[in-house]
Amino acid sequence: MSQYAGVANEDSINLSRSERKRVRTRSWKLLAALAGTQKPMLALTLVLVVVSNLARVAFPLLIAWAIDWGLPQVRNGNWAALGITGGAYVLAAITAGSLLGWYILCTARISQAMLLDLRLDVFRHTQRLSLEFHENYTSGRIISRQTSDLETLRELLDQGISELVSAGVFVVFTLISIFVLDWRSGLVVLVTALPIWLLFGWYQKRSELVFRESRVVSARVIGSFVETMTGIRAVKAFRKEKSNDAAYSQIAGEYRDNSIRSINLFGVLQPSLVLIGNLAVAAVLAWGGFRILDGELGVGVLVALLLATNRVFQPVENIAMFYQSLQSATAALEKVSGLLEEAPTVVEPAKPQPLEHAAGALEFTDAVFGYGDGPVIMEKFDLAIPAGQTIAVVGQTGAGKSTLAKLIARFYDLRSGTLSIDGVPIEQIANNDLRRHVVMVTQEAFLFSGTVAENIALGKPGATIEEIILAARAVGAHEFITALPEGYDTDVNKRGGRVSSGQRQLISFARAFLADPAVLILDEATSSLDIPSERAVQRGLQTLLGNRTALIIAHRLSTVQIADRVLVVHDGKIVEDGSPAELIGSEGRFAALHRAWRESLV
Ligand SMILES: Nc1ncnc2c1ncn2[C@@H]1O[C@H](COP(=O)(O)OP(=O)(O)OP(=O)(O)O)[C@@H](O)[C@H]1O
Repeated sequence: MSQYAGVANEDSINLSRSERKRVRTRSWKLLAALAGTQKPMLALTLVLVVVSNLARVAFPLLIAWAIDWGLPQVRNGNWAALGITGGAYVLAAITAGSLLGWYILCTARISQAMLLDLRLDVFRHTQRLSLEFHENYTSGRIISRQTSDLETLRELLDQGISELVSAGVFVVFTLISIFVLDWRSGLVVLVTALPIWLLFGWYQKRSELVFRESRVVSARVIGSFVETMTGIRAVKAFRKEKSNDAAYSQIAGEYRDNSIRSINLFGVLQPSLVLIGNLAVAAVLAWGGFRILDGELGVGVLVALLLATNRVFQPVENIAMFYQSLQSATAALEKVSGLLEEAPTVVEPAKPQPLEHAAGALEFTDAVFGYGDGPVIMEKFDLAIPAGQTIAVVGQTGAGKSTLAKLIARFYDLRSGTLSIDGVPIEQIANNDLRRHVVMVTQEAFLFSGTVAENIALGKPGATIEEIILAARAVGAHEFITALPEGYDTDVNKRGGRVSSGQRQLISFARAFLADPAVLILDEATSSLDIPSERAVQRGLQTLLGNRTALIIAHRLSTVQIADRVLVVHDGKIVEDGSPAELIGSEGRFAALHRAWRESLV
């Protein structure tokens, strides 16, 4: 893969020729794949656009007929010819109108179906990507891909493409009709194709850069907004409002400048097209007028020619408008297709080894780990954890405790060596089995929007309310939940449903208890709870641990004491390994940490 594959080149504006080609091909392929599911509808739409435009193109021809053939016969009292042309005109008008209406309905259905597919694809794909991707790609960017980029595409698909195709077909047909009426005038009109082509070329080259930049700057605007609002507590705590204002104004100003640049480009394109169109009409009129004087051209034909020439240039202006949205959407498609090109780094095995029941024995052998292409974080180590053992992992900040936990949850794969659960290498276990047997309770104890019961039930989809209550009782969460305004049905995002951090932890314990995994990983919250809450959480924790294998990133002395074994991690290495009593008795790091803890308690 190119070094620019996926989202790696997202912020580049000036791409090399080959890179531009690659990115463009990727974008069009995505659009083609989306359109591919709509083939029958597309075929119908094509028929509709061709027939309705044929009917529209007939108008000037019928007028020429009426003037040069129908009207002279009226003088002789014969109204039939005028009647026929008039009737044909009405028929053409009805056909053009109704088919155009049908065409618009069809294109709307196609574009909405394509957009829905793309929206779902982007969501599912982003969700499927490994944690490694999400830890590097900011949420602001993801939001901008899913919102402003898809919105730009929606604008094109909703109207742009149908108008673009319809206008294109209409221009070609009208041009043919001009040639049919008078090929010399046809040539005059055709000559304008050259400056128009040059004009579009000029616009395309410049607007491509401006629109690409627009996507990048728009993502930064959204990113800056999202970061400020999601970190609003820190913003207030550090009085960052002023500096955030300045930073946001700068980015929003860049976005404004970019929009002005794109409007300026369009401001050259559209008037130039109008000018060329008017000159062409004048040329056809002047030359046709002289030829009428010479008796070479009928008045009706000239009227029809003027009508047709005028109509050729009307959609050209529309085309310019939609070309602009096409350029903008292409830039968005570049970004979205880049995101979709990203592949998960942690992949599910094609042929997983079954792991129906797990005891929960873990074993690292010759394991080495580093994030992405970065430095080695965990140097080569072996670690065997028998089923049912409770391990407390302690160590300084940045030592590698969470990294160890993330490896067991398979958020990341080892760089080399193996990790097995009950003797089965972790990368050969199906995602479903892994999800069932290994559960991680994270520090933030995240609650999803919904009721308390729904949040607990996440541990076991389809769990009955009795099971949910049983789990809550087991970890000591039942009392506070029943005291909430609507008990288990309280919405955690609504007023009154807001729970404290200790209560959040208890809910997440209940969730994990219900899941009943063989291996439990627990990143203990660092925030200190008040003594009664701490006790409640501790009791809940003890029930939760039961006799499963547990790895706890411990921040509290009380937690370390309930562990069978303590691992001290330092600088990516396991430097001490033993029972709490053994380690306290020795003169190592844990003994020192323990002393400090004890002193802090007094
Ligand atoms: N996603 C990541 N990408 C690159 N490096 C990372 C990533 N996450 C952690 N690291 C690095 O890995 C090392 C170990 O981090 P880890 O989060 O495992 O430490 P920790 O012991 O859990 O610390 P803490 O107690 O502060 O949570 C650190 O040097 C950190 O900078």
